[in-house]
Amino acid sequence: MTVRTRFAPSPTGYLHLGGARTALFSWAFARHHGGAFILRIEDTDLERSTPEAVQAILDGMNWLGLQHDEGPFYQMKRMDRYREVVAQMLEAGTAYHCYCTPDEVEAMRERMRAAGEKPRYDGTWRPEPGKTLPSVPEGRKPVVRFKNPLDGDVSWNDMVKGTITISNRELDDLVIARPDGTPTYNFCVAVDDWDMKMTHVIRGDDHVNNTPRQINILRALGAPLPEYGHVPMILGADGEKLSKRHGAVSVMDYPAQGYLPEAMLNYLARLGWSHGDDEIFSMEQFCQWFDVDHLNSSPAQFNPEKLAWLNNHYIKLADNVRLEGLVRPVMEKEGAKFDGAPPLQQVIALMKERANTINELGDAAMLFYREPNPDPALVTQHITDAVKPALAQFTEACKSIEWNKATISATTKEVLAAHKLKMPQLAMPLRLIVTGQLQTPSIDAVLELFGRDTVVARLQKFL
Ligand SMILES: Nc1ncnc2c1ncn2[C@@H]1O[C@H](COP(=O)(O)OP(=O)(O)OP(=O)(O)O)[C@@H](O)[C@H]1O
Repeated sequence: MTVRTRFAPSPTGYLHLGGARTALFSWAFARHHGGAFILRIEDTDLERSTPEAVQAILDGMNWLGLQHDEGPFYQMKRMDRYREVVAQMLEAGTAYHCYCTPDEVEAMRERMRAAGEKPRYDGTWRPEPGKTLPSVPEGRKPVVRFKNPLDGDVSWNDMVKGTITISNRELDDLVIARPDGTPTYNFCVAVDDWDMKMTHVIRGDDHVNNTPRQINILRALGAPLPEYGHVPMILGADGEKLSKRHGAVSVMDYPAQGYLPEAMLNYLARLGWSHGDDEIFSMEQFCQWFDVDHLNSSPAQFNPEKLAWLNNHYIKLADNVRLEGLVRPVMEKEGAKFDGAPPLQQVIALMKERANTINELGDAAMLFYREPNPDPALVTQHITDAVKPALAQFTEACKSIEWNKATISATTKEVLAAHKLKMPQLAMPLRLIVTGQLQTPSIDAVLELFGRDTVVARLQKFL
């Protein structure tokens, strides 16, 4: 059997981290078993679905590299097929027309609530052997209801949660088609999973309640049942389930903030799944390791600090040519002047150690690409009369020394010794004058990168 899994979002908003993590598990399961991963867009909620949301989902999946092997299939394009299956079920007697109005259904539910019973459809139009049905009200369009078994249980061995059993008494005769013929959610999902030959349905555990309904429909259709695995939810920092309605952040906000896809994937993979103490691994490794046995059964909370830590790790690993491509647009927006300034890749090599995001890296690198404009208060504080002769001597020395980190460092030390100063007394003024700020990587490395001409010119201008 070839494993076939799917991700089936509704395009009612962007893809958020919760959905993306669930998609990742479904994708990895297929990859682990050499199977196929299918993307299905569940766009039947016409009021909330938009083409922009479809695009946002595709963009998110694409950025993460969660390539689908088949699809995207759109439910709205499968309406004829759903109608065909409804007709077959009516024919087979596994579904029936119900002419109750919504008000009548509500009234029957109200009666049951008042009698202390669970509110449900009372079966008025459910055909049974020997039962006489009411006469069809003139001009009224019926809904189609699924003839759910009355007795017994629906039970499945959930890949994540173990055996789950729901009594059929808990399940109503579900409406599968509305009066205008449009099919409803659980019915479409069951038909799709059947037609698309799903072997493993891996989805969020917000769907557990849908599963017994879908299983009953599949059984009525004589369709094979997939295995089901319901993975725990990702919760936001506030402990609420991440959801579009709850204002969760789009996956695509992360590249905009300067996160690398491999960092996000690694982070998401560990969100609710573990492989011993392994924290850092490639997707290739993840697909080899991934199994449902090591999924946590409780929800996982999104932790931005851990994501930032992983992003820093992958930035440090990333090739500087690639980083330049990502950083340059960020810096251009900030007005960086690249002409005559140090090569960006060398600056990146110096600065990436401490950057948690590409945007942070761009901000930090800006010190090489704008005119220094030190805060006058800091200048007064750090560049005292006692320091100025040392600065003058350092400037003179800079004109003739060999220009590299080692000689710059040695020269600094000589000047310090000659003027009986401590390192920060010279380094801070140098930072302020050359870069305009006090926080920089080691001063010798920074000066080396700026180049002799810029360093000497800035020092002379100041002095
Ligand atoms: N917070 C979450 N954590 C983990 N999985 C999630 C989360 N939210 C949704 N999913 C899963 O993502 C898949 C796609 O879900 P869907 O497109 O309906 O997103 P949604 O955020 O639940 O939508 P809505 O915001 O409208 O409730 C489903 O398998 C769903 O279970």
